[in-house]
Amino acid sequence: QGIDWDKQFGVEEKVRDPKTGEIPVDPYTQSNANAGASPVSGASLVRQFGGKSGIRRIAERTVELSEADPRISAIFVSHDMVRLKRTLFEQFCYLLNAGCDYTGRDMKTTHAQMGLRKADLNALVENLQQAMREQKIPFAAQNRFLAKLAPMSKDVITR
Ligand code: HEM
Repeated sequence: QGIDWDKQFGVEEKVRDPKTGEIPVDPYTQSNANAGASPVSGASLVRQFGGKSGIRRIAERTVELSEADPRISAIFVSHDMVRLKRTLFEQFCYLLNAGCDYTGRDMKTTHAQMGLRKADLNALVENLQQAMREQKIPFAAQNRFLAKLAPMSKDVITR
């Protein structure tokens, strides 16, 4: 009676920021180096991706497709999809040289505890490809972007 069990067990409730709708994360150093690669040069890819708004649609759609994808949906449960949509957009925008800074965490730390396998990555990449197809991104441009992301697989896959 009258015992605050959360307090007894040191459980801290994480409340979404009323402004951003995101769940706060532990402090880390923000840097574009966390994005995992350097941006492409030139403006041709940004143009082909439909600028920032096109890139945002692709990032958000990739997250939505993955949340609904029975192969990998369980991995996303209990993670903050509001934050992921924002940070994934920032990362894509930064890498495509569309004028964003990436403020998220680095790829290795972020995915370290998820136990991701190659099959999980393949599923995510397929969802990204579908998102890009839906936005009618030219195939060669899709592949240039995927080539930017590919080397990150070594930081993401842990088993
Ligand atoms: C090259 C491949 C990948 C890239 C570029 C990537 C990118 C990102 C980025 C930018 C974040 C946000 C980091 C932050 O919150 O500060 C993130 C988080 C996350 N990623 Fe990935 N990711 C990749 C692969 C995957 C795969 C294969 C899965 C699962 C199928 C996955 C699941 C997640 C989840 C659940 C989070 C949320 C983490 C959290 O809230 O703690 N990612 N990823």
